[in-house]
Amino acid sequence: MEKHSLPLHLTHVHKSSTVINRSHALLHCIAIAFLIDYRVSLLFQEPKTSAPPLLPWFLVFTAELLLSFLWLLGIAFRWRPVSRTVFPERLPEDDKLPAIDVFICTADPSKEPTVEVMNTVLSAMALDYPPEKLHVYLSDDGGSSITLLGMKEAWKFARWWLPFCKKYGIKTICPEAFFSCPDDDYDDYGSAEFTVEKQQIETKYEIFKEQVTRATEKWNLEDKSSNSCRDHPSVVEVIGEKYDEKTEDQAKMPLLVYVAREKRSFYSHNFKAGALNVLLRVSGVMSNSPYILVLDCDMYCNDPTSARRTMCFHFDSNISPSLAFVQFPQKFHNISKNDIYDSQIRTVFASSYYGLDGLKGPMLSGTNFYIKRVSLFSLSVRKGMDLKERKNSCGPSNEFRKSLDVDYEPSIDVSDSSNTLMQETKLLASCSYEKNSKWGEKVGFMYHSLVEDYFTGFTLHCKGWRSVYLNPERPQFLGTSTTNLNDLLIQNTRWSSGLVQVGISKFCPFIYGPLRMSLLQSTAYAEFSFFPLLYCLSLWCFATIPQLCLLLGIPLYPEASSSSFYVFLFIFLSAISKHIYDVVSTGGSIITWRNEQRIWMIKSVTSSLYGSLNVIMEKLGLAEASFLPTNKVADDEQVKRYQMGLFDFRTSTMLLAPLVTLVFLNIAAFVCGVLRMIVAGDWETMFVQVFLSFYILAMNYAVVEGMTVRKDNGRISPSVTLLSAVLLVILLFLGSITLKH
Ligand SMILES: O=c1ccn([C@@H]2O[C@H](COP(=O)(O)OP(=O)(O)O[C@H]3O[C@H](CO)[C@@H](O)[C@H](O)[C@H]3O)[C@@H](O)[C@H]2O)c(=O)[nH]1
Ligand SMILES: [Mn+2]
Repeated sequence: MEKHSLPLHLTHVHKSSTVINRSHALLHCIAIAFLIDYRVSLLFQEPKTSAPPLLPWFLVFTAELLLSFLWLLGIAFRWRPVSRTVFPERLPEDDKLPAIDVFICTADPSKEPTVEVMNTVLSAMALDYPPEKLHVYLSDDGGSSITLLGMKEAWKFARWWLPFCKKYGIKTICPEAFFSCPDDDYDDYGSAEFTVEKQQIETKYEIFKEQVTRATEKWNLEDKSSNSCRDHPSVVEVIGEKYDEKTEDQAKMPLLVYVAREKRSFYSHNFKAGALNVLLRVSGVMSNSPYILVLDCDMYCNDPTSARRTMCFHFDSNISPSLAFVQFPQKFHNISKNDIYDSQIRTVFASSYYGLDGLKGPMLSGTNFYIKRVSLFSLSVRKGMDLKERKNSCGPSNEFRKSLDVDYEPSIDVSDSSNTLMQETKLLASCSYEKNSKWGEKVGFMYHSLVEDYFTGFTLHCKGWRSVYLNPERPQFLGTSTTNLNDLLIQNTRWSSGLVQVGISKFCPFIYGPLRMSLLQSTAYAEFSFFPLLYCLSLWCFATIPQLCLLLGIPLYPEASSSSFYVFLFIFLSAISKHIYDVVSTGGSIITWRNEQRIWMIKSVTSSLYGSLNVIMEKLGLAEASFLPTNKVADDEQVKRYQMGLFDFRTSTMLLAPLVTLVFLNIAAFVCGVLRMIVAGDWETMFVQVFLSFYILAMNYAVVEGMTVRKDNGRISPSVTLLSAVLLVILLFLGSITLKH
């Protein structure tokens, strides 16, 4: 059969999940209707004395409505899951493949070790793609000499590493990963030649690492404290030998470029989105590839084939014209078996994204995606490229504006840094370049939110672009995730802020979405932008109101023998069993389910709270958004605890105290409730409230343990426990004066 008559990719609809999900949604909806009926009729019930006081009734009902609402929005993720298979071997010959620019961002060498960043760079250079069509750009927001030096050393090592990977068809193209688990899948290479060569390369790798480490030590002593990261001119440097000197071997290396955009303390830099936009411009005049792979510096390529896999979609004329990006999942190399903090964000990548792919494609998730350059410039799929508009909005560089023409060929001589075009790149990387332009607003990656990925993807989908989710069995990219409570909560606070920023702005997916995309797709976006705020409000209510009422002797739920009780029982069991089903059917266990429930509760009452508060403060002009990069330097003790499945509670009091206070309250309510049941012999009136406390405590037993039996230094410190006890007294006092009436 002819090569091009075979499909390049196939889509599989998950039929059984679709049926199960939709039937469950129907049942659950009916149960929620019964619940609403029960709550509303309480209000009109005679005699009035048997109804609960108004305030707790209102709060608990609101919490129930919010949770149900979020659950309703979440149906979008389960409506029509699909997955995809690709056949890269059916692609046309190499000379027909389009060029790719790779963008890698780094920000701070003290949090993002240079050796790790260089491993990401090296793995990207080693992708299985014609090297003359591959251009790797590193954006260094730290503007640090150590990163530049690292690049130069990495280039030298790449001259050995790339031919080696190619010769033996190495799959683990990230050197650190390759050398740390050598027997991976290389039994074919038992040959003496391979072993010898591998040894040689390993020695070279060790030398490379040592050079960088030694330079880092020096840098730590000398330059680290300087203010240069916030105040320096732009630097654009092509790494490697001059092109005219290249030998046969060097000709086979991809272009490697170091970019540190200009930084001045009085300019806002728009964090990662700002860095990506600089790379868009600089690469525009240097290589101007039609496709771009974006990588975080903590996310290396774990397989050489992702680029060719992606091209299976871009070569399909049915899907290609409206396809903006192909998203791969974020997977991590440092996840333990137990993953107590759900560091892998399992649900999103193992389930939700398949559902979104059945609508118009997954959201953008910051890294591991191949995006079409024009999608970041054109107004919409339908309108096509509106050249005039783009020219007005792209800033002062003529050369860059020319680069937006379809037939533009970058004529830059990258070997000559005095060249005027190289000077142009410095202008393109300057901090005043975007003044009076539409960068970050209409052009490039969007600024409006701290989750620039989510928001950029949202605007693309609004313009009619679609995306595709590709999750091959072998992870194509592997990253470093946050594996301790402190980093996790800080990261989640940032994400919550970013999402809420979108939710409560003019881009609110409920308002901005439905006119521009399908209802299901906008509800999916809405679920994301509202879950931090709504989970925070509802879980705070569920963790305090029934418990305070229990202590005050106010029943909030139907008696365990009444028929309405079964409505609550059904909703509880239905929600939990569906979650268990989802977890188990995607390869998780009951422990995974427990971990997910627990971390959901913990995040909702802490980081979601602070993230949402940040946005409100920002709106009031009391705070400023900031992007604290996560810490990628592993602390041995923390790693050990994470591996053992033991919580490490060394985080700020601000994050911990609310959590501990809530656990205290639930202990008090549970003990008091059980005593009341025994003494009064009445097991029915308060059953739901006692059970709720029990469930919360059972799920969060790790916190109870951290407060009481643990003696190691990862426990909850007595000072936090003491402060929480004081907060508990205040909470009890407030409850007793407000809830009774
Ligand atoms: O001012 C900045 C801040 C960060 N970064 C880079 O952005 C990337 C992501 O930062 P990281 O600290 O790793 O944050 P994470 O929370 O792990 O990142 C997730 O969340 C971000 C949005 O908050 C997305 O951009 C990322 O792709 C996504 O992986 C890293 O390469 C950083 O070097 C910059 O280039 N400039
Ligand atoms: Mn990261």
